[in-house]
Amino acid sequence: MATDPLRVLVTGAAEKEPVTVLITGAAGQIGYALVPMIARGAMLGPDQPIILHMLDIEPAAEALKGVKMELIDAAFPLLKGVVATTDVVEACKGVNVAVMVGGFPRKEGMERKDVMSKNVSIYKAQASALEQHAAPDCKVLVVANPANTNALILKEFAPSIPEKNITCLTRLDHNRALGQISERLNVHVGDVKNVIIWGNHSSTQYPDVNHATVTTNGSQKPVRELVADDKWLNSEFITTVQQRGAAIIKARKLSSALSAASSACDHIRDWVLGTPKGTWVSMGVYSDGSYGIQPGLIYSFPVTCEKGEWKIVQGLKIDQFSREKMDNTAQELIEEKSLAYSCLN
Ligand SMILES: NC(=O)C1=CN([C@@H]2O[C@H](COP(=O)(O)OP(=O)(O)OC[C@H]3O[C@@H](n4cnc5c(N)ncnc54)[C@H](O)[C@@H]3O)[C@@H](O)[C@H]2O)C=CC1
Ligand SMILES: O=C([O-])CC(=O)C(=O)O
Repeated sequence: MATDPLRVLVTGAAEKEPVTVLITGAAGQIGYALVPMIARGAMLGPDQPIILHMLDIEPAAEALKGVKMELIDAAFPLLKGVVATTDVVEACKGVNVAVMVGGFPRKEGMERKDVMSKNVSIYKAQASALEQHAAPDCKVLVVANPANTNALILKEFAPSIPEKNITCLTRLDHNRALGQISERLNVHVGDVKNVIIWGNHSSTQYPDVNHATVTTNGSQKPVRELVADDKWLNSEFITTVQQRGAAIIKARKLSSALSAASSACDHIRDWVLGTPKGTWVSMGVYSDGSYGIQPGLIYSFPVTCEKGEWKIVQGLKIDQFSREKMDNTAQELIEEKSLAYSCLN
């Protein structure tokens, strides 16, 4: 017999132990959108109590205090505790899930290397704090740019955190690709699935629809067949997804925040609670050499998740067009990796 969720609510099932979630950069715009989503259960489920640890830096300490005040004022039933701090050790203590949003943004006149250098030192320090103070099976999601390379640095400097626990966000790009197909075909976004984002969370990423489908009248049809316009799929669709972040900045004069926060919730939710049967999602994960991608990069792959573990989807056919684009974005990650290492010296 199916469980009646209302009955469970009314009778009050045994409450779960709280999960401690760290958000770095919590006083920033993604942080502000993300904390209420987590506190409402969008990340770990509607019956999962949460303790939030929010970290930011000294100049943002007052704003962070304000976010904590608002969390108290919102009286979220799932929220069992809030720590707002500028102390990285206090922030990392006992953390089960770490969402790394804090970072140094590029400013006018700064070279790519200057930004990389700042972020490398932030991620190196935070890696050590996580390694020493977080729960041993802590799951880490890096959102801050350059997301793949920040995640790689974090992995390098937290060697006792299993490498499979360190990931970066490309789910926003994945969701953007679903959104573009849904708009083009005038179907609901929930009926589109199995797009893939390969590679870097940057404009070299490769949004691939070759295995994507749309469910119509109970049956699944390939996106390519329904769109029936390879020229659009191989050019405008790809550049629209690659450049969506820049388009949002142009429109809002600020970078995407609500969609980034929502996608971060999707990423962790699917990782922890599992992907639906027959559906994969995109996650930036440590490459094991699948699809000929050099091991030792954090690269976005199609993955399925079960029991808190992700697995790269294997055996997908890759044509010449895709191969070139997958290698091109891998090459950019190799260059970012060597730039990051040069900043460490
Ligand atoms: N992977 C993805 O899909 C996306 C990534 N991003 C990236 O996410 C990051 C955050 O974006 P926003 O929230 O819009 O930026 P923001 O500038 O509004 O917030 C960043 C926050 O990080 C804090 N911060 C800086 N250094 C820190 C440190 N060492 N420890 C803790 N906190 C620190 C800042 O004080 C600030 O409050 C940026 O790097 C942005 O490029 C943004 C959108 C999508
Ligand atoms: O483009 C940016 O700076 C922000 C970002 O990563 C995105 O929106 O995908």
